[in-house]
Amino acid sequence: MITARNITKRFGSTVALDDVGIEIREGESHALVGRNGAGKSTLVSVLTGMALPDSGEVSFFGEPAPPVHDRVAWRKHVACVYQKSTVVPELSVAENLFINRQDFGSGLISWKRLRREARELLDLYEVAVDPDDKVADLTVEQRQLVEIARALSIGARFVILDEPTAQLDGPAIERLFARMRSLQDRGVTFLFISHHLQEIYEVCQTVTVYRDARHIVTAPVAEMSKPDLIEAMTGEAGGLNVPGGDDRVTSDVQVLSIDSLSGESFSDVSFSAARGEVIGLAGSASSGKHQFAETVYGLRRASSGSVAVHGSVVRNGDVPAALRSGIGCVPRDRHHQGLVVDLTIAENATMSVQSTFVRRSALNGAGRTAIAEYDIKAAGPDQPVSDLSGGNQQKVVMARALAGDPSVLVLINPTAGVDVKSKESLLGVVDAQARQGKAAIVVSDELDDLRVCDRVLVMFHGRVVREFARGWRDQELIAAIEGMTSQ
Ligand SMILES: Nc1ncnc2c1ncn2[C@@H]1O[C@H](COP(=O)(O)OP(=O)(O)OP(=O)(O)O)[C@@H](O)[C@H]1O
Repeated sequence: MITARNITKRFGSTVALDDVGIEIREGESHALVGRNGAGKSTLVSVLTGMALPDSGEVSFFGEPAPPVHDRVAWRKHVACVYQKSTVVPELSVAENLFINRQDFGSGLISWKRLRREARELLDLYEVAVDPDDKVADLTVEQRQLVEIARALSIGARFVILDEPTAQLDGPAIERLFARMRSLQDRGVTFLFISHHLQEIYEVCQTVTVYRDARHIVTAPVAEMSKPDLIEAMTGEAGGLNVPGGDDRVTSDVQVLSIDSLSGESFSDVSFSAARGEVIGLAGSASSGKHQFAETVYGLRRASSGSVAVHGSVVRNGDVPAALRSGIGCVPRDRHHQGLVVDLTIAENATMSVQSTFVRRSALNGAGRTAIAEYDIKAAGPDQPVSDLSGGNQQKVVMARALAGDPSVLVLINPTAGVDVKSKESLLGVVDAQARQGKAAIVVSDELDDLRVCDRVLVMFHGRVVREFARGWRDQELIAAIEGMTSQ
């Protein structure tokens, strides 16, 4: 259905794709995997006509792809649901579905017809939202479905999903996969990008691996074991070694005390964390865990209760005060809260301590240290963060969280978008920080992230309902996250 051959794409001195290809057969779900910076998103830009390769060609059913400026023709062939949504939040579902094609021939918008056609489209693809709903009020899952329905209604039968599960909770991921399978039965073809390798085995038939801008292998998923896949991605045999931290010693000295904290979507949460202790916080999208964590680092105001670091109460709803008290954070949304993308790696990585630097050379020195310490794939410390791949941007956010040597870390989805190997090193950083005496809260449903924790608290409907000591079984934790109380 889609063939790309001999594609090379450079950005200045960076070679993002080096003579690569891909062939995707009609009706399959084809996975594209590779480490951060391997060139996946660049290939997506080429396959969607958003970027012109320096050399090579793309064809659809053997016909050369349309010229880059002919957006209408490209949209009929291919659509992409990006991690960062492309819907307009202030418009309704119906307006978004027919954006730029709301003229049904008369030169005027017929709102009645727009709504009716939107209703039909939503029914056809079984998307349970109202055409009049404002998109800003939809969940991430609903927004993705609106984007998929929009793509299919334009005529595209090839849909690229770029890390679609990164912001979804477990049940929503299962629903997305069920929908992918049923659309596949109706002739839709998918290119699926994910750093969660398990998902590839669940939903794809073929997998292509890129490494350092090169094509390494394409094979049926059934013939590619997980260790082989990781070896193809990393170029090294030996699998993964996520630190368990079970030999870490925690002291009796309390660093963080949370006392009956209540706020939007959560209530009466109390716990404390000692020096060297890592506490996991799990729960579904509606559990209130994100709102709770954002309240701890001052982004949201608590309605009652308190947060104290080393016995001093932190001013409520005040991020700079939280920073001064020694709380470092990795926020939930790296695009909007984590980075200033036009600033450099060095500027972003040191943002929380920038007043410490007088000389540019010292700032760039700190940037170089961050690049080495967090394994950031970049040309140098003065490269703007906007040039980095998604996973490498996430590593810059982690560097910033730790720059001021905080006593407490609040890390929300710290390994989101990070490749398997880099995940190992980021979790290694969390473990090492704890060994140096910091206390950390890791908010995540990723079991690998939670394995580094000394204990895991599970929230459900705004309250902590279970606590698991080290050694929990995956199934019991997942059951608790989903609200099943059976032991
Ligand atoms: N606009 C740009 N300017 C300069 N360099 C770029 C630009 N876009 C991408 N790159 C570089 O090209 C390389 C490939 O990046 P790409 O975003 O395709 O990686 P990726 O495989 O999608 O990674 P991730 O898993 O982290 O999303 C990286 O080294 C990146 O820094």
